[in-house]
Amino acid sequence: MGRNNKRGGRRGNPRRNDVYRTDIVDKSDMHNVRFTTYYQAQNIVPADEWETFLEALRMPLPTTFRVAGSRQTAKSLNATLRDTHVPNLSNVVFEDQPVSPPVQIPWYPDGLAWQFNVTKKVLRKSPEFKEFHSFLVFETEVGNISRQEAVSMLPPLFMDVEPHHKTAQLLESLHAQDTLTSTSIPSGMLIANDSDHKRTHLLIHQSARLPSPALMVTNLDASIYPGIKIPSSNKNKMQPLLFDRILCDVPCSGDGTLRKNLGIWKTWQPMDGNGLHSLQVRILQRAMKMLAPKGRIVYSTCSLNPVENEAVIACALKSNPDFHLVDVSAKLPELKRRPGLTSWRATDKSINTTYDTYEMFMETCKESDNYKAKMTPGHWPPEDVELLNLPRCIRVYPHLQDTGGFFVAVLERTVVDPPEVSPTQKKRDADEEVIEVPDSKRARLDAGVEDMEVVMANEAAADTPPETQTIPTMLVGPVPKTSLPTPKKKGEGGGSFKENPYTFLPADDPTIVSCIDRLHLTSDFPSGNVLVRNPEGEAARALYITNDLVKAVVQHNDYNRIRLTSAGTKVFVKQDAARGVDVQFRVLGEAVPLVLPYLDRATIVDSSLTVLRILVAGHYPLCEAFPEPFKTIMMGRDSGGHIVRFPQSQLDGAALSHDIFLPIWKSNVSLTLMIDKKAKSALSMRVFGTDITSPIKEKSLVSPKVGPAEEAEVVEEDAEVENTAAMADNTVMTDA
Ligand SMILES: C[S@@+](CC[C@H](N)C(=O)[O-])C[C@H]1O[C@@H](n2cnc3c(N)ncnc32)[C@H](O)[C@@H]1O
Repeated sequence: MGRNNKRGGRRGNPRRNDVYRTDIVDKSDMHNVRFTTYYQAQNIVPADEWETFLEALRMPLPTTFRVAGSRQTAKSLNATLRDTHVPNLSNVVFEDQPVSPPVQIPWYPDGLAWQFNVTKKVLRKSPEFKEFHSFLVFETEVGNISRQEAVSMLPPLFMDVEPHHKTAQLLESLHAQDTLTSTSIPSGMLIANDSDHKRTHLLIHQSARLPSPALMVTNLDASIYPGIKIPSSNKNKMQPLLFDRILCDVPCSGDGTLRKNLGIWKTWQPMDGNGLHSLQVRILQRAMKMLAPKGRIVYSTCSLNPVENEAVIACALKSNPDFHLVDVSAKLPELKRRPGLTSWRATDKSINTTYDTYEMFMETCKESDNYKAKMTPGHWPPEDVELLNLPRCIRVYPHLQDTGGFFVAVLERTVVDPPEVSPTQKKRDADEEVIEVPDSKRARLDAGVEDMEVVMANEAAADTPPETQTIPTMLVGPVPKTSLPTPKKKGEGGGSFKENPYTFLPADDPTIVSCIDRLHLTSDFPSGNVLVRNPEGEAARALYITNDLVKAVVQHNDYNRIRLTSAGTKVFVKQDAARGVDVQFRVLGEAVPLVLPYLDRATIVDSSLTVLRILVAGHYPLCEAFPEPFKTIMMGRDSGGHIVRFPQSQLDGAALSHDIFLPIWKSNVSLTLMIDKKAKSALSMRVFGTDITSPIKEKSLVSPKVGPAEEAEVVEEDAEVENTAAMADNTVMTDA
């Protein structure tokens, strides 16, 4: 985050930031006396390492990325990287200098994270790296690769959400899709929160690459995150939703990102962190209140400053003595790290680092010092600091493994044997826990929802009796004081909130029934979990799907109060078709894996690499142009949406490493591959080794007469969000 609370550092005027671009800034400008005086006094690294640490901070950061997406795609893409791209890049010599190929980041599970360190010139001019760069760009655009700072990949790994893998990383771990048989709708739920409205929309845009019925996005001040209620197993009663995992990736000063945010060299001063300490403590304390009994909190910053790190942990532990720091020294053994600090000294702009205590500091402060109010006793170590196990926190420094600076702490509630409680007290406690809902106000519940209990932590799953339903619930983001949010500034988790309502359609709504019929969905398709988002609550253009838990949250909480920006994922979109063809809904390209387990297998059309080549190369190839038997099968099919299977195969240098399923649209005489242009190009590069798609004016793609009119909407929406993304990318490399 940076001063503007974005990881990756300060935002500010882009032209001003240009002054600090690594390729223009001279190393001699990478100095800040306040920074060096402050951090040397904190002894964050041993004295004999100081220069090495400082020198590493002045080096450009390697490019790092993570192979993302569902497990099978990730595995096969990683194999392509390792077996094709790395060998191609292994003997590259540029301007008489050898250039190293990408290498796997040693501590990342399954070798799915990579780094390389080449200049922009090499990327642009070396033919091998140029090709590799195109591959990265395409795969990033479709979401199979996530460009992310290495240290930013750490927090989810300490969440212990299986199988492994910030928001996208966690979402991936909730899903176990890919095959026709596995469930595509996890029962758990992930809520991603950010007080910045634009950031929530960026997040929604990015998560469209891994569409999930289990994802909700809220736009709240995490330090006052409101209670969310869900139905309890006791009919007519509600219970507070508690989370099994909470990631507090809090706003921080971001000085761990100095290697890429060179402006910090010029502006750094201790009040950057001092001013955020109290908010960070409140966010962590609120998370502690919302954690399920066997839950786990991961607190992280990209700051080196103990005031934003150990001091926050110490304050939160002191106010919540039922929590402790977890010893995670055995986790990610290849990650080089240093223990959390047990002594530090807070100071102000004076950089006088001799204030041993808050009291000493206040004594020397002038009445007029307006920053005085920002300092609290909690900025300094508590007297009993030794009891808090702060060395269990993790500090990552740039010189250890060529990364940014980072801080992670893992917290859990200490499990104590419950004291004997009398039946009368038990009843009183239970009555205090649940919120009575009068029958008149209670929406109709699904049977499944009524039986639901939020019980688990993945790690604790082993202790969970097999018959107990385990529903992982996670809250990601900087998370709540005890009072409800008081509206604050517009766009900062307060003020006006204008989102369309969330209306669940009855399972027998004619549009849903028609989707089920036309798309040949099986009877177990969760048709009761389909919602629409427009003021009229009608099935107008897009249908979204949620899982039971997300549905329960949406139905039992005022979406305005929890500032709900997104729930579930778009699954069907209206397709205005050619003359003579009924208007109907089709499966959104990204949602195919989600729908796949509910498709009548017999209706999936089998095809081949030759068919794929024709579909990828042309816009509306005629049915006639396809080889048999595909041609005859498709000519016999109704106009509308169909799902085609392209089996694992090789042909004339083209290769599909595993079966893929894609949506096509049949008009009167032609077929169209219903994935967007970027996804088509990425697919083409992956399968045919080159982009064989034809250039097209977006306009013709969206003609209401000939085909995918819905794409018009999607293309426009995407263009808008992409502008936001591009804007944000100047300052943030996000993985959310
Ligand atoms: C380090 S960034 C989180 C990055 C995110 N986890 C990701 O991977 O992209 C911190 C975020 O906190 C948000 N933020 C700042 N103050 C907040 C608050 N009081 N409540 C919630 N979010 C806040 C900022 O908008 C920023 O996006």
